[in-house]
Amino acid sequence: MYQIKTFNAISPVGLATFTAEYQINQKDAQPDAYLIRSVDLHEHDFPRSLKAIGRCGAGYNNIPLERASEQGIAVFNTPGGNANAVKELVLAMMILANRQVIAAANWTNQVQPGADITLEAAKSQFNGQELLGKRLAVIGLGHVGSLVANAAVNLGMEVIGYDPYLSADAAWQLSREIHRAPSLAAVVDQADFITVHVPKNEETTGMIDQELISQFKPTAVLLNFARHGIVDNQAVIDALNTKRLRWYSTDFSDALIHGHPRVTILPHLGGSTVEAEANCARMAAKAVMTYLTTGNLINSVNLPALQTPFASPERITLIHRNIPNMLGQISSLIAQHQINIENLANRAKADFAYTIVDVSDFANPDQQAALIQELAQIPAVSRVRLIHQPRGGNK
Ligand SMILES: NC(=O)C1=CN([C@@H]2O[C@H](COP(=O)(O)OP(=O)(O)OC[C@H]3O[C@@H](n4cnc5c(N)ncnc54)[C@H](O)[C@@H]3O)[C@@H](O)[C@H]2O)C=CC1
Ligand SMILES: O=C(O)CCC(=O)C(=O)O
Repeated sequence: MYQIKTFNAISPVGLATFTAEYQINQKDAQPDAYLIRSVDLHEHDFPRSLKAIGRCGAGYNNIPLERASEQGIAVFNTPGGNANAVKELVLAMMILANRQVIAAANWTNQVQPGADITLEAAKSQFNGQELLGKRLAVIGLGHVGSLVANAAVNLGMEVIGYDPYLSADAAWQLSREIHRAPSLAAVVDQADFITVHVPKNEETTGMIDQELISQFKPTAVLLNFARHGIVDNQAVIDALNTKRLRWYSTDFSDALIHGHPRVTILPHLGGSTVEAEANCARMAAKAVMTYLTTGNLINSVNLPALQTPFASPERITLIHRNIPNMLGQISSLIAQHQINIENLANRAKADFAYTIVDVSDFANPDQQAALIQELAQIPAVSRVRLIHQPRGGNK
């Protein structure tokens, strides 16, 4: 029985994905895996039993990836699982900003009951603009950014995108009508709306700063449904107060922007739809189950993608540093036990690597335990697992 620990409320549809071999609870002190949403794990101590973390969502800046790899924990996310939910909210926020919807509804609520609210003199203060023909800059054209960009093209907007790391797969998803900008300065130039959809990391923290905002049209609307800290909120407030920015819509609050009349703040709602939460929980549950039962890695963010069919009754998997002679040390220890390697697969991702060795001729459980212990003692190895071929065979 595998133990799965949850921290946040996880969609019941996703939890139902787990088969009878998995027990889900919030307290287990010896969990095999965590299933989480946005809980911040940077100050959290991982128990030695923990082998996997399934992040039900796209962003994983709440997880200390380097430490997870060092402690032999595979981390998974759910690429694209909530992208449509974010797209729909971003489109809604562009319309809300352009049509003064929130201000108008608030005004209607506070007039005398029965007053004629359709009087031109009163309602003209809420005159809006249309999206049709306006220019949208999309920074980051991955799962969310590409959906926003394509939807905006379909709404008749002129769309320009910036993504220096655009994958071939992501490029295939983009409408041909989307122009590609060579730089951040070029993408924001003359844009009526600027929306960011990049992961938060060292490079993107503060990427929308005072200098970039000074290049916006003063009538521009900025949207940040990616992460707090990608936009410099002090620069936003300065620009709003000096009429160099019209509106800021975001999913992330702080004391600087809280309560500003031209800022709309939502409580991190981008991925909060029934459908997105179910998609993400299902994807994370599947990735975690696959890893626990076969050792295959799908959608890992700290380890390489690696999937091989079971070639023998037993499989040894190792998470280790990406340094010379690891495979030599691993295979010579296996050979010393007179165990035969049926298949060996290895792949690296940055400083860490993952090795799958399918073996046969294991004499007995004592021999298995001795080999696993010796492999675990190789200094750069952070986790060794022995996995028996799942019932149902060669997966
Ligand atoms: N508000 C919410 O509830 C949600 C927020 N998010 C946030 O949005 C981010 C993006 O989500 P996805 O599109 O699903 O991720 P993704 O990984 O599919 O796309 C990110 C894109 O950003 C690009 N990128 C990376 N660094 C860049 C840079 N310096 N300049 C320009 N482009 C850059 C990448 O090449 C990639 O195409 C997530 O990392 C997460 O932080 C995602 C889902 C829900
Ligand atoms: O609703 C959530 O769990 C957060 C979604 C999110 O921010 C993400 O997927 O990156």
